[in-house]
Amino acid sequence: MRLRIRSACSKSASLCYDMEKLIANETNMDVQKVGETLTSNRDNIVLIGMMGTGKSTIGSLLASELGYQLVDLDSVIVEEAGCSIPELFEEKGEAYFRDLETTVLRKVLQECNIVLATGGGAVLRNENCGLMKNNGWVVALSATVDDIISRVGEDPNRPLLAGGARERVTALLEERKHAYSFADVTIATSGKSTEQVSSEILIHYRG
Ligand SMILES: Nc1ncnc2c1ncn2[C@@H]1O[C@H](COP(=O)(O)OP(=O)(O)O)[C@@H](O)[C@H]1O
Ligand SMILES: O=C(O)C1=C[C@@H](OP(=O)(O)O)[C@@H](O)[C@H](O)C1
Ligand SMILES: [Mg+2]
Repeated sequence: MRLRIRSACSKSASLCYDMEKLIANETNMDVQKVGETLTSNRDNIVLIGMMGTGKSTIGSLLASELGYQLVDLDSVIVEEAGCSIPELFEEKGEAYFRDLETTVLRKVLQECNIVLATGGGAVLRNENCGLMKNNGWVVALSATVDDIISRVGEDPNRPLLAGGARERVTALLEERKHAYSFADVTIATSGKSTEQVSSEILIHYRG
């Protein structure tokens, strides 16, 4: 149902919302209830998960496979801010980064047929989770602590891991232990190649 509404609305999330309001009016239902009642919107795929679970890499594979546009939220943030993620954290602070993250998320989710690779902390605001859930099919990627560390532990582009990757990864995973559970599906990536992970997601998506 939602899929059909989205197609009919040709690429506009706000138009989609207007349609939902119309249905709410006609059926005397609360507009939020209408959104919830409609099935998950599969026009977009949204990847969530801790740093190093492979969101950006898998996002790129999925986008080429489906002919969708890849949107890497961090890359759009870097474009908007005109500086790198570590510079943003260093010069403006995490709160500034999080505000920009929400602004950019709101903007990019107006598109249809995108694969959106989010940053690991994009799920920390309820507002962001609502945006993702209402405008996409949400896939959570997971990985073991050891794999996360070996994949990104030494990467200077992950400012939140600076000064002791194992301690930082362990602490963040604990802080975020329930943060990714709103996903429509969760895929474990450890012991799998990126191609295997991508195929597994596509089986669920097309299923
Ligand atoms: N399933 C996987 N197996 C091995 N390495 C992986 C896997 N997924 C991602 N990687 C590697 O981990 C690193 C981080 O991946 P990335 O896509 O940037 O993660 P994220 O966007 O979730 O932080 C990259 O070097 C990538 O090649
Ligand atoms: O987990 C986080 O809070 C962050 C994850 C990063 O993205 P990746 O998950 O793509 O590494 C990036 O958004 C920023 O460094 C903060
Ligand atoms: Mg990434």
